[in-house]
Amino acid sequence: MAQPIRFELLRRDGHSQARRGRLTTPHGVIETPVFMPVGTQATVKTMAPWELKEIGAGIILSNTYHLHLRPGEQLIDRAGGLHGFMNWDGAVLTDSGGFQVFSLADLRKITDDGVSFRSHLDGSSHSFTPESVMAIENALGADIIMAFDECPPYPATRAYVETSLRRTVDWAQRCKASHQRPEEQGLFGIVQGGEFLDLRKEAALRLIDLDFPGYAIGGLSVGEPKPLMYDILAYTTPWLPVDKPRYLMGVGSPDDLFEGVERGVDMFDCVLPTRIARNGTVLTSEGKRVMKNARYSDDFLPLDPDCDCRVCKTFSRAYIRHLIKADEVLGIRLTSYHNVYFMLDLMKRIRQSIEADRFLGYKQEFYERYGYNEK
Ligand SMILES: Nc1nc2c(CCNCC3CCCC3)c3[nH]c(NCCc4ccccc4)nc3cc2c(=O)[nH]1
Repeated sequence: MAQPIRFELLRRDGHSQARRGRLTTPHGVIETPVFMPVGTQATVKTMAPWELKEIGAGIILSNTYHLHLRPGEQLIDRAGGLHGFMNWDGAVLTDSGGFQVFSLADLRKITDDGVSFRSHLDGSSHSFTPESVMAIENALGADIIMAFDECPPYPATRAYVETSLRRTVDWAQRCKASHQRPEEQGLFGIVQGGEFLDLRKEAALRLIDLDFPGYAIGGLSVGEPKPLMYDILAYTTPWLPVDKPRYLMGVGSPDDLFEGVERGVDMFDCVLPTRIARNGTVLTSEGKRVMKNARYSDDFLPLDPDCDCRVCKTFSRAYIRHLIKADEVLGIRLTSYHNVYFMLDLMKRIRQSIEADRFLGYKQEFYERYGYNEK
C-alpha cells in the first residue's frame, strides 16, 4: 500500500533528543523540525498564498470544526479540496475538531460514540463521530489528517483522563477503519494521558499498535505549568517510534520550540504569531515588541535589525506603529507577515544548528538575546 507520508531521520543530536528530518508529502518535502502556520478558516489570517510561499512556508494547518460549520466540506470538496479552494500547492494538515469543539462550541455532550455540540456561529446542532470527522477530513483533502480525539481539560482527575484516553484510542481505531483515502492522506494518531506518565505510556503503546505514519502529542499547552509540559513531553517522546514524526499540538512560542525540539519533537503549530500580530505585537531576536508603545513613535529602525524579511527591509517601527495606532489594515498585514517569517526563520536556524552539532549552543545564544521582558 503506497504511503502518502514518508519520514526520513537525517541526524540525531548527540547531546539532546533533537532530530533533523525530512517529511515527504504529496504536496512537497517538509524539512523538520518545522513550524506550521495556522490557517483556521482556510487562510493564514491576512496572508495570501504567494506570500506564504515567498517566506518558505511548506505546510499550513486548517480545521475540521470551523470549515464544517462554514462553508461546509461539500463546497470545498467541489472546489478541489482545500488545495483548490485556497489555491495553495504546498502541504496542508487538518486538525480533527475535537479540541475546537471543547474550546469554542456550546452545550457539548461527549459519549463513547462521539461529541454532540451546538455551533458557536448560529447555535445549530451538530455531532462529530470518528466516522463523520474522517468523512469531513477526506473531503477537505489535506495531506495529513488528525484522528478524532478528546483533549482532557487541565487539571483533570486520573479517572477522567483514563476513561478519556481509552475513548481516544478506540476513536483512533475507528478513524483508521473508516479513512476513505489512506493512499493520499496520512492519518496521525494523537497521544493523550494528561499529566499521568503511566497513562501517557499506555496511550503511546496502544496507538503504536495501530501503526500510524506519524504521532501527535495532545493534551498539552492547556494551562498546565510549562515545566510540567516539558516533563510530560520528555517522558512521552522516547516511547514513540524513532523513525516516525512527532507533532506537538498547539505549541508554541519561540522558547517552547527550543524546549520541544530538545525533547524530540519534529512538528509544531501555534496561533500565537498571527494572533499577537493582530494586536500589534511582534517577535524579534531581542524579544517581543508591543508596537503601540510610544517609544517606537520616532524609531526609524526595522522591527528586527537581524531580520531579512521584506517588512524589515522596507518599513520602520515608526511607520508600523502609526499604521497600528491608526487601525490601518496594512499594519496587521505587516506584523503578521513578519511574525510568521520570524517563526519559519527560527526553525531554519534550529535545523542548521542540529546539522552543525551546535543545537544547545544556539539555544543558549538565542535565550540570552531574546530575554523575557516585553520591550
Ligand atoms: N486535536 C487536538 N488538537 C489540539 C490543539 C489544537 C492544535 N492547533 C490546531 C489548529 C488548527 C486550526 C486551529 C488551530 C491544541 N492546542 C493546544 N494549545 C493551544 C494553546 C494556545 C492557545 C492560544 C494561543 C496560543 C496557544 N493544545 C492542544 C491540544 C490538542 C489536542 O490534544 N488534540
